[in-house]
Amino acid sequence: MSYSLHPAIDNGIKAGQSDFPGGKLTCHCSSDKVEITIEGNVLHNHACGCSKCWKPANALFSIVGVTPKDNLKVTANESKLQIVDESAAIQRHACSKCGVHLFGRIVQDHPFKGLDFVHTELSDKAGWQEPQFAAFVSSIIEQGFPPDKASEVRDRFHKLGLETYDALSPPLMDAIATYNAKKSGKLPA
Ligand SMILES: N[C@@H](CCC(=O)N[C@@H](CS)C(=O)NCC(=O)O)C(=O)O
Ligand SMILES: [Zn+2]
Ligand SMILES: [Zn+2]
Repeated sequence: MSYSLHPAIDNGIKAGQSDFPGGKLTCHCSSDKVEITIEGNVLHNHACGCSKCWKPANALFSIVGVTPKDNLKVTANESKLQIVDESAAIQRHACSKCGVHLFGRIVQDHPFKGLDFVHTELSDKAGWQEPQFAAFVSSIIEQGFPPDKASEVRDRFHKLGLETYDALSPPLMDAIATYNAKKSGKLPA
C-alpha cells in the first residue's frame, strides 16, 4: 500500500457505539487550541474525496460526518476561526493558525441546512460512528491522483466494507433531489 486512504481506516474499520454521548474536537495547534463540543454521535459519517473537505497530511480522503447545528458549540478559542470560502454551500470554519477545519455549516437555502459537517478524528475518544461509505471518489483525480489507479482505490474501500460513489450515497442524493423537486413544484411540497 503506497498511499493512505485515511489513517483512521487504512488498517480496518472499527464500529462506533450507538449510545455514544459525543465529546470535544480540537484543532492541531500546540496551545490555545480551538475546541468544539458535540452532543451525541454524528450521522452519515463517510470518506469524502473532494478537494474542499479537510484531510490530514498525506491522506487521499477526508472523513466527515454531520450533526444538527444546535448540538455543536464552540467551547474554546473561537476567535481563531475563519470561514474558508463564504460563497460555498458549506461554510467551513478553519483554525487560522493550523488550518484544521473544526466545522462546516450550511446557512443558505439547502436540503442539509441546519446540519454541521465535522471530522471526528479531531477527538481523542473512540465510539464515534464509523464511516458508512466513500463519496466523491473520482474527485481525487482532479487533485492529481492517477486515473488508472482509481479502481484500485475503489477496491480498497470495498475490501473495508464501504460502498463507493462519485457523488454522495443514493439516499442522500435522493434527499437532495426530493428537496429540489418540492422547491420547483415538480413534486408536492
Ligand atoms: N469535484 C469537486 C467536488 C466538490 C463538491 O461538490 N463537494 C461536495 C462534497 S463535500 C459538496 O457538497 N460540496 C459543497 C461545498 O463544498 O460547499 C472537488 O473535488 O472540489
Ligand atoms: Zn489550530
Ligand atoms: Zn467533501
